[in-house]
Amino acid sequence: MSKVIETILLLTETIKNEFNPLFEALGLYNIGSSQAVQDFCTKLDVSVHKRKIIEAYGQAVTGAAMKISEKLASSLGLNGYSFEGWPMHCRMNKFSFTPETVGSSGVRMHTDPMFFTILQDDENVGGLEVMNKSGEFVAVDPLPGSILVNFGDIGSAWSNGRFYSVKHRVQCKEASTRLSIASFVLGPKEGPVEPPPEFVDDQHPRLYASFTWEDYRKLRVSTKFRNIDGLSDVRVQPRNE
Ligand SMILES: O=C(O)CCC(=O)C(=O)O
Ligand SMILES: [Fe+2]
Repeated sequence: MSKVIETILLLTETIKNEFNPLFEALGLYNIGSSQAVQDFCTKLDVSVHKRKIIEAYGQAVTGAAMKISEKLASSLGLNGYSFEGWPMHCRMNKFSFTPETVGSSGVRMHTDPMFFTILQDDENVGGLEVMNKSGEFVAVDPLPGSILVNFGDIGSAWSNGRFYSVKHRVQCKEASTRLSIASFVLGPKEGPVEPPPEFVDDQHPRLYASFTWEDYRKLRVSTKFRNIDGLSDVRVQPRNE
């Protein structure tokens, strides 16, 4: 078990999920900030050694997110586009699967509301499934030493539909504890989520109305993440599929 996972296992305290008592999570807003990490650790009475591990993880994942963002923008022809001021939120997930829960859902099908997610999945216990274009779920088996990056709704809106917000879920495959760390690049802290002008023309009209990350977050929270296609509420062009 890696040091990070071990630390998170020790840290994970119960925040019961109203839908699924098998799922517990801890959230750390702004994981790239040393102050935020220290505040989080103080609340949980974390040792100095583990604070260092979490802080190093926060720095590393924030650095990776910035590199990935830059590469995404340049892959779409935007050079020097800045994602400064797009905060990150980290969620540490723990699933306490039992023999009785095998075959049931650990996390229901959803899209992530944010720009994109860097997921460090459990190295041994599978369960993540992503939906392909035919609507079938495909298992993403554990691959130690790897991370998985998926787009969320803000990614789809910002790129004017070039990036696809993938539906996914976690299924209970075996009676075991499963841990994962999802680090989300949210959206612009200030101002609306809007595609750069380069992504909009006669062939590519605006798909979504302007909205702020905070408004969208509130929308998804108010529907308790039940609206799988949350973006349909801000869509201005009919879906072209
Ligand atoms: O644990 C996983 O593999 C995925 C968790 C997830 O989808 C999420 O935290 O949004
Ligand atoms: Fe997710």
